[in-house]
Amino acid sequence: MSLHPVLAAVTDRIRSRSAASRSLYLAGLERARTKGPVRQALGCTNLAHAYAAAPAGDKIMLREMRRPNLAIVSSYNDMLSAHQPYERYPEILKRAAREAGATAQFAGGVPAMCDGVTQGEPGMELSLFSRDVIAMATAVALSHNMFDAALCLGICDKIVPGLLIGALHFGHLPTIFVPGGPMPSGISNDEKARVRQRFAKGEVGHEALLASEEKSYHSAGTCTFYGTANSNQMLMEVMGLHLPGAAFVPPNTPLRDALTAAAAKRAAEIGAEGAEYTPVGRVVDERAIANAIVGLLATGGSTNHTIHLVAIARAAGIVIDWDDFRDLSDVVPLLARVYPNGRADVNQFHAAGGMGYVIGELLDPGLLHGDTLTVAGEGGLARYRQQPCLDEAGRLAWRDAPRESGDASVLAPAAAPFSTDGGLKLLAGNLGRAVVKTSAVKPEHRRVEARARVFDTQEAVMAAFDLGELQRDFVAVVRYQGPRANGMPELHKLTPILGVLQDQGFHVALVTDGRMSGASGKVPAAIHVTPECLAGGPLARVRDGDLIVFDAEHGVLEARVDAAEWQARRPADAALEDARQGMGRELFAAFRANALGAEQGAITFLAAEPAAPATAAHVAPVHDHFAFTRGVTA
Ligand SMILES: O=C(O)[C@H](O)[C@@H](O)[C@H](O)[C@H](O)COP(=O)(O)O
Ligand code: SF4
Repeated sequence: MSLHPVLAAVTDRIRSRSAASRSLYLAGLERARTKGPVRQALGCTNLAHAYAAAPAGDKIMLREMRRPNLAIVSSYNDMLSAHQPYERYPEILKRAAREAGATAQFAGGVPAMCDGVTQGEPGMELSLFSRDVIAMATAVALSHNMFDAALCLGICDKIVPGLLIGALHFGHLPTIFVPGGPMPSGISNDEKARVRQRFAKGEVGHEALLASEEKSYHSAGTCTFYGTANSNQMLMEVMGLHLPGAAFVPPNTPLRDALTAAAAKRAAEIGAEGAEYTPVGRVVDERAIANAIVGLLATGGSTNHTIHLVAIARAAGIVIDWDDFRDLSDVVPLLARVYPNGRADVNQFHAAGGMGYVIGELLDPGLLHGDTLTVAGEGGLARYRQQPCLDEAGRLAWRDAPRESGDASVLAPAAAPFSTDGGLKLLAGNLGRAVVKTSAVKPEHRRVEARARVFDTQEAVMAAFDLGELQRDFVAVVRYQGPRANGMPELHKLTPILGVLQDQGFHVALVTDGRMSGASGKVPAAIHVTPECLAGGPLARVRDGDLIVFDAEHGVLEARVDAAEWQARRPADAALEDARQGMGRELFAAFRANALGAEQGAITFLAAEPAAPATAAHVAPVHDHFAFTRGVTA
């Protein structure tokens, strides 16, 4: 099947926009490539330090310089239910590496924040920046330069983007992401949301709310809504960075353990000295990035990826912007209805055919590049139409995913999709550029024209709600929530109260330079407004009572204010004094000062860019990721 013309055109546009930065990136990758094991570039003292604590058998292997050594980079901690299963992984991976005649060392840990724990709390103001901390921590782990491939253990929101950004700065290394899988389904996400709205109305108390939440989040594994974590899992499949179909197999099961071991064995096969060399910097190319955007749109994935995918692409020398998302959204059908875009959860998505079905439905009409390089080896993306299973001897095998949806309310064919366009929309106008997740918003709520009510914090919105001041049509403008202001927190605590008002028949919407959770739904929210208020963004000029037009059908976001008055207005002062102290926020001043805009990936480690017109895609100076290898002998 030939490629869809819009996918071909957008990919070509990305390729030409990225030509200079991508060729510099690939030149560095080739320079970093070594003939034998990478560790041969180290001196005797470095080597002795590196394997001093290794078990005797591994030490011999490491010293002999003949077989690959794998880096385990893990985000294990007990705070994220999704990452708790990683506690057992290093031993599984090391054993599998030895069985493959290789070695594996735990190269380093990376931090992982649970956005569910920090949601609505000061810690959420570190969340976005934790992505770049994770990227830096990944680089610290890999900079031991002992490794021929990397195994990245991460699932949730900022962790997969951070690990991948870090790994791409070692683009010469093959990298396989090793997932954990979703927790068993608890109460439905709809039921969870219903109890929250009843709590917001004062109909139930803390005890009932806590009991409901504990029935939703009840054991190890990823939360079962389709938020940023599970969007990450989808991306790792569609980008070919998982073993095929690994994303949504449940944790702590024989099949999961077999997949984990197989990831180590596969990593040992795809190093530079082998015949199947698969460097991550070549897996993540313009086609894989375009495929990632398509996968996000077709499944109604998290709005956070309109930021993270930009940053991931940048790390591979590839420049994308929200026009790419907009143009693909016009032609990519919505094939999945998973909460908040529907009632099902990811376990039901997986049971209905999951990623194998979705990738097949997108490959057939040419809505995905099929000729991509993946960690699975030959066969390109078609390999990801398969699902893993255990054969009668308990060995790992793969079978074709169903060609028919196992549940028409959860998965739809491309020929008869839930919507003919993708789940994300770009809005533009005199307030800047913003994104909105339309797949989670009913059509009758996608256009709101109402008076602005301006707030400096989400707490102020909740206080106004509790005082009964919001019982009307209005657009909540929550300003100074961008990366440079306070780290661009998710304002997901607003979902229940705005949902109550919407259910009462009021036409409400949210406009902010902050973020929402990937799990936010139902209420129309224009988020990530770029440029942010603190970077001169016009959102800071909105006043109470201004007429706001929020039109997700036609991509319009504007304040209907007399032009002369609009120009004459000064931006409101930022009330940020308490948003930068306490809970460690004072440690992130450099991140806030350096952060690029949301449309530029909110990257904090590139040289600060002069404020450019919102419509131009910043092309931050391309640094040479591989300069460190200059001294390495080939
Ligand atoms: O982007 C995301 O997917 C969210 O950050 C998610 O990871 C976060 O944990 C939500 O806040 C949980 O959803 P609830 O708060 O609705 O449980
Ligand atoms: S999905 Fe969100 S709430 Fe669940 S473990 Fe991951 S970060 Fe925490």
